Amino acid sequence: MAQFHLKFEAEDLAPHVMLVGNPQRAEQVSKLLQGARLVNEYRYLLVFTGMYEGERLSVATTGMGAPSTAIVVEELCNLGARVLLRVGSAGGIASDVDAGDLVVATGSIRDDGTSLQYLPLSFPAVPDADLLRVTMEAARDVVPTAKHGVVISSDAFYRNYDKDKMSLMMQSGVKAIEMESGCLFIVGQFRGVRTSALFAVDGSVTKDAIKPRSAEGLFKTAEEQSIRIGLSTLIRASKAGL
Ligand SMILES: O=P(O)(O)O[C@H]1O[C@H](CO)[C@@H](O)[C@H]1O
Ligand SMILES: O=c1cc[nH]c(=O)[nH]1
Repeated sequence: MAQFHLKFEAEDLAPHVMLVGNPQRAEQVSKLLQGARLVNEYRYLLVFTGMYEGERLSVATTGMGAPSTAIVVEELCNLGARVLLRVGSAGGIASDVDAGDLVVATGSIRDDGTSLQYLPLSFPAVPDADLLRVTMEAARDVVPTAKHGVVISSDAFYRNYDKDKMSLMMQSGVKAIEMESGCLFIVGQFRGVRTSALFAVDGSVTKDAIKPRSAEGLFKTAEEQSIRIGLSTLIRASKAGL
């Protein structure tokens, strides 16, 4: 049944869905799908469904931040989604992560408000173990140097951690910061669907300004790679019966 924000029917959605924050990224992905059909435009939460390497896939826009992501994830679950893979952008934190890198999340620090309304903070925000393995394999096939680790998922794009807290994060190997994976993992756990997330890095928040202009070219290349990895992950997951 059509939902409040995703105004299409269950038959218009594939069970394997790529999630992107930016609607322009959804359009970019749709160009790689055969016979892509735009099934939602409402609120610019673009959703496309089409074929890729013989499998039916969808790509859906979450918008920015946890509240919007939770709405989209809930409604996708109501419409029959089983596997949700976020392909997003993130800022680097660890000294070995910089613009142009790819990072796969092995867990997320829950610095959002929305996920607390689902499960207590003591509940870990982690991807599905099987889907994480497939995501890592697909990532390494495209970019052998792809990194993995814990990321921060924060509500406040313009509020950086103070120096001491950021040093602690760096010392502890935290890789990157973004805004949706923690909520995705928690809502996915709550709804009983498989989730995972990977990111193209658009700068280093511990070294440079956020999203430096000079890094746009490196980011674009990484974003294209992340999309290819995302599609390959969903295909592999579908073929493996996930
Ligand atoms: O590029 P997307 O997927 O939107 O992800 C990142 O970019 C946005 C901030 O610019 C936030 O949504 C953040 O998580
Ligand atoms: O949340 C985000 C996303 C991309 N880059 C950042 O620096 N932060």
